[in-house]
Amino acid sequence: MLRRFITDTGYELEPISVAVMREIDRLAVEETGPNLFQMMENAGRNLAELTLKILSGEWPQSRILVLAGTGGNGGGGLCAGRHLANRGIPVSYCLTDAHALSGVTAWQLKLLVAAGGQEVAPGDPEAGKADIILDAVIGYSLKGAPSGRAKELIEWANALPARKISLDIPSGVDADNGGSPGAYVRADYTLTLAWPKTGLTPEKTGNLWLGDLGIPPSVYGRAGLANYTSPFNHRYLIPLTETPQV
Ligand SMILES: NC(=O)C1=CN([C@@H]2O[C@H](COP(=O)(O)OP(=O)(O)OC[C@H]3O[C@@H](n4cnc5c(N)ncnc54)[C@H](OP(=O)(O)O)[C@@H]3O)[C@@H](O)[C@H]2O)[C@@H](O)CC1
Ligand SMILES: [K+]
Repeated sequence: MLRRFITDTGYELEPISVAVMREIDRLAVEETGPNLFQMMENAGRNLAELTLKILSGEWPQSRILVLAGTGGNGGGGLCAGRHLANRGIPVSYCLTDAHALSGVTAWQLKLLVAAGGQEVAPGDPEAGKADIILDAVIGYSLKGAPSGRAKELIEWANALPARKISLDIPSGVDADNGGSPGAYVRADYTLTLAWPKTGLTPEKTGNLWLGDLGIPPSVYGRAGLANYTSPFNHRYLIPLTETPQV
């Protein structure tokens, strides 16, 4: 069944597989740029902007909890947390493994700490009062049913009343087929990056948004996404809905 997404300006997007998304990321990181630091910063900045949009006038009184894995997804969540902490919003964070962060993700953590981010343990009652949870535990590199600390954070998030915003894909959901081998985050919103993936199903993503990573159009074509033109126009964040099935 051919699934398509449409923007609020009528631009239709056919979702891509994780393999094509990885190739887009690889070509950008290894050849054209943006490099991984820049891509993660763009991802996190878009996530911070979407969070502020969702909180609207409540943002100055809001509390944020960032749940971060050790990979690229985690880095984007920590980056968003820093942008929010920079504005004086109390931001707490919980990591799946503080000792196994990738270099770029560790750099984003350093920035969040410099901006006043507070580390909390899973289940921390104060952190549990957050108004928004940024779900950056696992992105498109999910390998089987979430286990260990990742599973613990997913289940903690699902038990909390806060609205959940998932980065790229709700943690625990397979970005190719939309399945969930085990626990997964019940997202209220998902900010997917660069281009929608085939595993994004509305019942799991909640309100879906697309964020611009600043990747040159030629890269999409080289990775197999023919006739790419930017869907963003004058914006960096655009809402996506699934086109009705004909
Ligand atoms: N790469 C790029 O160019 C760009 C990437 N970007 C972003 O990064 C994402 C891809 O990043 P990625 O490939 O680093 O992996 P990612 O999705 O963060 O997952 C790894 C983490 O998940 C964990 N984990 C996995 N399965 C698990 C399980 N079953 N049970 C438990 N844990 C499990 C795994 O733990 P580990 O296996 O290491 O113990 C590790 O912590 C992508 O979705 C996008 O958001 C963008 O910013 C643009 C540029
Ligand atoms: K995620």
